Amino acid sequence: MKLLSGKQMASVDKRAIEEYDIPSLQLMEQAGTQLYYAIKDMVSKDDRILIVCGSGNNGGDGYVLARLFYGEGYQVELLALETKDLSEDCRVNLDFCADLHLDFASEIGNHNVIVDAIFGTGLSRNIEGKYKDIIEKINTSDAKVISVDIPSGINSSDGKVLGVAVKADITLTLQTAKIGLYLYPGRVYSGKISVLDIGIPPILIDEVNSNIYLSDKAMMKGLLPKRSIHSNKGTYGKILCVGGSTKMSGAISMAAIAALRSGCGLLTCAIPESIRSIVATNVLESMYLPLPEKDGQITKEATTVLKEQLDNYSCVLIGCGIGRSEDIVDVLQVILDSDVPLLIDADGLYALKDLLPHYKHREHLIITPHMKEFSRLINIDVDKIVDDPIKHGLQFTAEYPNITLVLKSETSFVMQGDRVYINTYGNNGLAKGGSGDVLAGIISGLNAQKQNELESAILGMFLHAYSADLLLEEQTVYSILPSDLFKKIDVIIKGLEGDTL
Ligand SMILES: NC(=O)C1=CN([C@@H]2O[C@H](COP(=O)(O)OP(=O)(O)OC[C@H]3O[C@@H](n4cnc5c(N)ncnc54)[C@H](OP(=O)(O)O)[C@@H]3O)[C@@H](O)[C@H]2O)[C@@H](O)CC1
Ligand SMILES: [K+]
Repeated sequence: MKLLSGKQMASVDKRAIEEYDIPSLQLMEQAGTQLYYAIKDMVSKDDRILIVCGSGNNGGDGYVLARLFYGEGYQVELLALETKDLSEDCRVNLDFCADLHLDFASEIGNHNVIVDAIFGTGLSRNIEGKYKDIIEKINTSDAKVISVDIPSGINSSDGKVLGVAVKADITLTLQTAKIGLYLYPGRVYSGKISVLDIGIPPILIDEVNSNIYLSDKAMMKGLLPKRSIHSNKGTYGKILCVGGSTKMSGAISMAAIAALRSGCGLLTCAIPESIRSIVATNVLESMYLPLPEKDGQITKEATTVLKEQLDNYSCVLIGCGIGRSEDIVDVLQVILDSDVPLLIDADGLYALKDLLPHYKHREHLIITPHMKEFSRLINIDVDKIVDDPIKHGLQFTAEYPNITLVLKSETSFVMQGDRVYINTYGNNGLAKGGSGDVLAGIISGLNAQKQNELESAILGMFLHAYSADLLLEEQTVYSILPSDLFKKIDVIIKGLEGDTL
């Protein structure tokens, strides 16, 4: 799903009115109606509903909603924060409610459902005074809080809080989701997000010049690499996993299993000879390319054998558990000098730091840093990246247009060129050593099946994160192990194949 900023949404709104002759009042009526149907399923006639309305069209949506609840006999009250200087359509709908003698409250009382229709995409500055007071009261009440379009106080373009913001349990966003709902801290304030279709022609959204997308389930359906009856193990790619050290033999094992679980046909682990028996016990399906080692880590003498072998593979994964000795830079360089599709993860990114500027035009390259690794790679303070990951990610992908960047965090991003895909699946059960190795294995396993880098990264990120969400049905965020994710990859692939996800 394409994500829009508030300004982009306002321009869509304008085009719907001017070019498609949809009256603005009709759009508001449609918004209120869809809100009514969505909220009706969450409340009963015993609930005491308060709808808090601001002065713009977000408030107008609230007035339409109030009228519909009133008409159906629900206990609904309005809190009108402004009665002068209203937008035209807000004025019409407030007057309508007044004419019907709906109940107006002066403050939050014993209401157990509060609808926040204070500010939407028109929020233009820091919230102060009476608006701040009411938002703080909403946040301390025990009521279920439902925000219309976006929690009031969240900037729809970047997810920042403008002074104070409503903490919603549910956000019902109109026509298409706004970027700010999915970026921190907006994501935390938005609760569960649903999108309501209010009848704006979809082509108007398609035509918006936005390259920011939500990696949602609908997007994943077409991304599974195709399988055919007429095939063999060679059909589904050969991957070479270069990594491992005596201190970290599990990382390469988990990455290897993940690559195999995502459908890759043949796998070879290129690892220090001394950990071969450990990895072999864990990954029964692997072949081996034992590499020279010193102090338990691969040495640069490995470059000779790697150079000879690289042409045999459809993807190389380097980095999982490989360690940080200087020799790893030579090993990485040999692989970068070849044409083989390559994913660089973990300590491989450490080795990449000084090599990177020399490979501006290296094709078929995926890197999977977390925020700190990315900070080191691009020499920018990690706090600045956390504050605006999209800006810094896009600056990087503009400079390195062939690299697919997978930027890992609570909300993760896949970026390539000017495109951004935001992943909001996953949970803090993934905050455990080994989780990144599994992700790197899944993505490179998909890439080995001749799937392009961007699609491999988008689908791989989803398989990884959504597996963690499925695990929560039977486990807790405390107990999830990265190796548990394998159980669910299969369930998700089955769901994608059968269209049942
Ligand atoms: N897009 C669509 O397709 C459709 C959109 N619809 C709905 O419209 C919403 C957007 O409506 P909107 O543009 O009228 O803006 P909205 O958020 O209601 O508030 C603007 C008002 O707040 C004021 N104000 C701003 N910041 C302030 C502050 N810090 N403190 C105090 N005041 C502040 C601002 O004043 P001003 O900045 O002009 O001084 C203005 O008066 C959208 O989210 C959706 O719910 C649907 O009805 C139908 C189709
Ligand atoms: K709102």
